[in-house]
Amino acid sequence: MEHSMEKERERKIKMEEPSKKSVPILPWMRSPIDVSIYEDCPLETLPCLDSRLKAPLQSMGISSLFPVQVAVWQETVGPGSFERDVCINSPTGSGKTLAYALPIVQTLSKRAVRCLRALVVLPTRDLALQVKEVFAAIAPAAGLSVGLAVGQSSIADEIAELIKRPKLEAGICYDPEDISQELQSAVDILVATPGRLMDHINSTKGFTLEHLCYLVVDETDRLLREAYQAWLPTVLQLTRPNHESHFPCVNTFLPSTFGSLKTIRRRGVERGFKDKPYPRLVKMVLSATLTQDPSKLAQLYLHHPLFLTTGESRYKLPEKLESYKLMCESKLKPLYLVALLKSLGGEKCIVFTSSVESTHRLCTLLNFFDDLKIKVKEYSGLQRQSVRSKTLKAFREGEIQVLVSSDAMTRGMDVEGVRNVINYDMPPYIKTYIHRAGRTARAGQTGRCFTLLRKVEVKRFKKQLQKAETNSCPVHTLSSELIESHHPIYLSALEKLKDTIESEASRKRKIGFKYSKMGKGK
Ligand SMILES: Nc1ncnc2c1ncn2[C@@H]1O[C@H](COP(=O)(O)OP(=O)(O)OP(=O)(O)O)[C@@H](O)[C@H]1O
Repeated sequence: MEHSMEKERERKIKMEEPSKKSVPILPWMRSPIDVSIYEDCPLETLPCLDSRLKAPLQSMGISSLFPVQVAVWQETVGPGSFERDVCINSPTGSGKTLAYALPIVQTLSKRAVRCLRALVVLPTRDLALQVKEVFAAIAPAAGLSVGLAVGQSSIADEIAELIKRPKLEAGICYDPEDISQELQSAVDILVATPGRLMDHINSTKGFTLEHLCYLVVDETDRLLREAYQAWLPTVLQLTRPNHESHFPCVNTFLPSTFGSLKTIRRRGVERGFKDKPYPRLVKMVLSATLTQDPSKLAQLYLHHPLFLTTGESRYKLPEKLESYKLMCESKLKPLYLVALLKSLGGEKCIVFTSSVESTHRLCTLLNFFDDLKIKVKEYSGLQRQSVRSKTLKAFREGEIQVLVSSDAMTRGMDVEGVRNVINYDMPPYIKTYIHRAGRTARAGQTGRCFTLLRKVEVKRFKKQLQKAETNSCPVHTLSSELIESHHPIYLSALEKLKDTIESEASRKRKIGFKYSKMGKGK
């Protein structure tokens, strides 16, 4: 039974994942710029770099730019002059965030008046917070202000951060009904998640994308997979010249006092812009596993896109990543995991499971192993944002050594010092493997990824890794004494887990019952 299910799954995956040899359908994807021909470039020799940006970069520990950053710099600030939209497919941890953040900050540093000119969209709050930190580290040195729209604070607080009300001058009387006329953006750059972005587009007075020059779609394949209230067509519509907006309320609030500040998009005759709006909205799209699906990429309306990728293979793992497999019986998986964690001696580690439920169960179980002496916490989409943020902070600071996580939350997560990633459940796709494993071996560091495998999964896992041109995945063995030594605790931990899960379920039932009674009483 299990075997036939595996076969069915394998068949499905084959259908969903094109082989690594597949040639991209889109012509512009067939002649990419290979980022690996570039070398690190010290800040001192980086052409055109605004001298004000050197100090903040150095205090971030950056003394030279990584290859992908040099390549993007060439195509944006350098001779490429942002003439083409840029699509970047570069491994996890290769520095994609700074690859777009630095050119945007550098270019906007010459702006005369403040208005919202760059929008960066990310799929999750945690990622948006992380990216905002990068902008916030460099932008103020160039006199630029960065905002965040993720729904972390109340919408009123967010509006107060994003929209500035000019001080009333003595003797001038404003019509309070017409206050929208006086609203201005308080930020030059906005980092947002799609949902909150749409809230501001639809209802925040004074929020306008009229002056937008740069749109970054980070983790593109993830963002294009879900419509998120049609955020992309909406943004593109609102940044088109003389758009006839779907959103009358947005038109109503376009601040007429901006007059001279307006980014007037007109039909261009400049090179490459014939009959296209100019200045056009420059788009930068990025991922470690960029989609090659023409219908998905078509949604972005890219302008003469330039494809930057690393090497020939579509999927690439970080150079200093070591992959290992650990053979184990299904029933004893937790025991193998405990032995592995113990052998890693408290090094920072992320354990991936296949779902939020198994994340919760596994984390609860691990915490019953008193002799593990490692702080283990759960990190999943089931938790409240505040809980997740607290956990992430403690993990960053080293108070927690092991995070047990589901996939949804981990794309792009950048935590220093993660030495190991463990796939407790085998990743279903090579893309998943890449994003999970990519939490380690970042920024040229070394790292290890262990995958716990049942016999029946071995063949499929091998095929999966071949898609990333990786044949090297030796078996990692653990001493049987080490595994056996945890067996008695394992049995009692399983009992405790059963009790905990039952009492959690009955608590949930009671709460549900209480609410249904309250509903009836209304
Ligand atoms: N030029 C640089 N010098 C030193 N460290 C850098 C440099 N650029 C980026 N880093 C560091 O490398 C790490 C990875 O960067 P970043 O998060 O941008 O990677 P990424 O390519 O976006 O990865 P992912 O695909 O997983 O999102 C970060 O900790 C960042 O601070």
